[in-house]
Amino acid sequence: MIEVLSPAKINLFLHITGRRPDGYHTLQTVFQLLDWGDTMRFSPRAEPGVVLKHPMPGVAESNNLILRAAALLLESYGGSESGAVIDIEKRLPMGGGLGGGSSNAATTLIALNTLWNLGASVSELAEIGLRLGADVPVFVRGYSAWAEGLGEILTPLTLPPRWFVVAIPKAEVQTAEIFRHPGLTRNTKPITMSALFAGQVRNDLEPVVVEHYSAVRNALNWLSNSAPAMMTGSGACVFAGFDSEDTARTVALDAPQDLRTVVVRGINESPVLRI
Ligand SMILES: C[C@](O)(CO)[C@H](O)COP(=O)(O)OP(=O)(O)OC[C@H]1O[C@@H](n2ccc(N)nc2=O)[C@H](O)[C@@H]1O
Ligand SMILES: Nc1ncnc2c1ncn2[C@@H]1O[C@H](COP(=O)(O)OP(=O)(O)OP(=O)(O)O)[C@@H](O)[C@H]1O
Repeated sequence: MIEVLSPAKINLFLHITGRRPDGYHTLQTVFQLLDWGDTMRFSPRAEPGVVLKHPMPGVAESNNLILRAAALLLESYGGSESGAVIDIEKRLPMGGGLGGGSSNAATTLIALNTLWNLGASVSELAEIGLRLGADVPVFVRGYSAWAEGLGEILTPLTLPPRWFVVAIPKAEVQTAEIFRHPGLTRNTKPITMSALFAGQVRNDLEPVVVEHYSAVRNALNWLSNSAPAMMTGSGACVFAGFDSEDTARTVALDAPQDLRTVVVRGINESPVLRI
């Protein structure tokens, strides 16, 4: 049995630099992995086929990125006799911009590759991952990273130790809806990695989400009182970074009653690298 934490990410900034003819957007971002995620367990199964031990509320099996990842892996590398049972303790909110579904897909690709001894390389798994979603490759490679393209051109980064307050507004934002919004900024001038820490950065998706989701707006207003706060991915979660755990916890304690928060640590390497 393989048991591993399928981690969350936050986007420390996110610039949209263009739109491709196929409608997808090119971006620049920094993915910061977190020591917070879903626990996943992979066990061999005597019969062929991959099954989830428990249904996942709100996600149809045909849509579930875990099963879709397993099916793509089998299609490309597997034998018809491969079988597995997958169990997941879901902690990451859906539609939160934390990449939970993408992380689960990546963890599945890596764990089943090992469980079934398929011998696919990390690059091959990242390529399969990109077919499932733009956020999957970073979780397959398993390093906090500077990213370009759709998020699949990755340069690992060693980020300074930091604690984050992540606030989870009661809203589920559809990524596609935000990317298709006419008011979205799509022409941010590309920056260089060396200019990153000196320059002004932001999340280009944030203004569109803030305009339509008051829960996200309120969360940002609250957290901005304590530290520079930003939305992650296409929302709904927002975060702020702190040098000390104590400061982060003090800020989180002050959250409005209807706003859930977690205090989590940034990590440079994903637990999936230890599979
Ligand atoms: C916002 C981010 O989370 C930042 O890390 C990602 O760019 C989104 O990654 P994701 O959730 O894996 O998104 P996907 O499942 O690949 O895409 C969902 C939808 O968002 C739009 N989309 C997504 C990524 C991208 N670079 N350009 C887009 O226009 C497309 O309409 C796509 O159909
Ligand atoms: N295993 C899964 N876990 C979570 N969501 C899943 C899963 N499989 C499919 N989904 C679908 O994917 C959608 C997005 O979920 P996810 O948790 O990845 O959101 P997100 O954090 O906004 O992602 P991103 O940061 O990549 O935009 C969900 O609304 C759900 O319908």
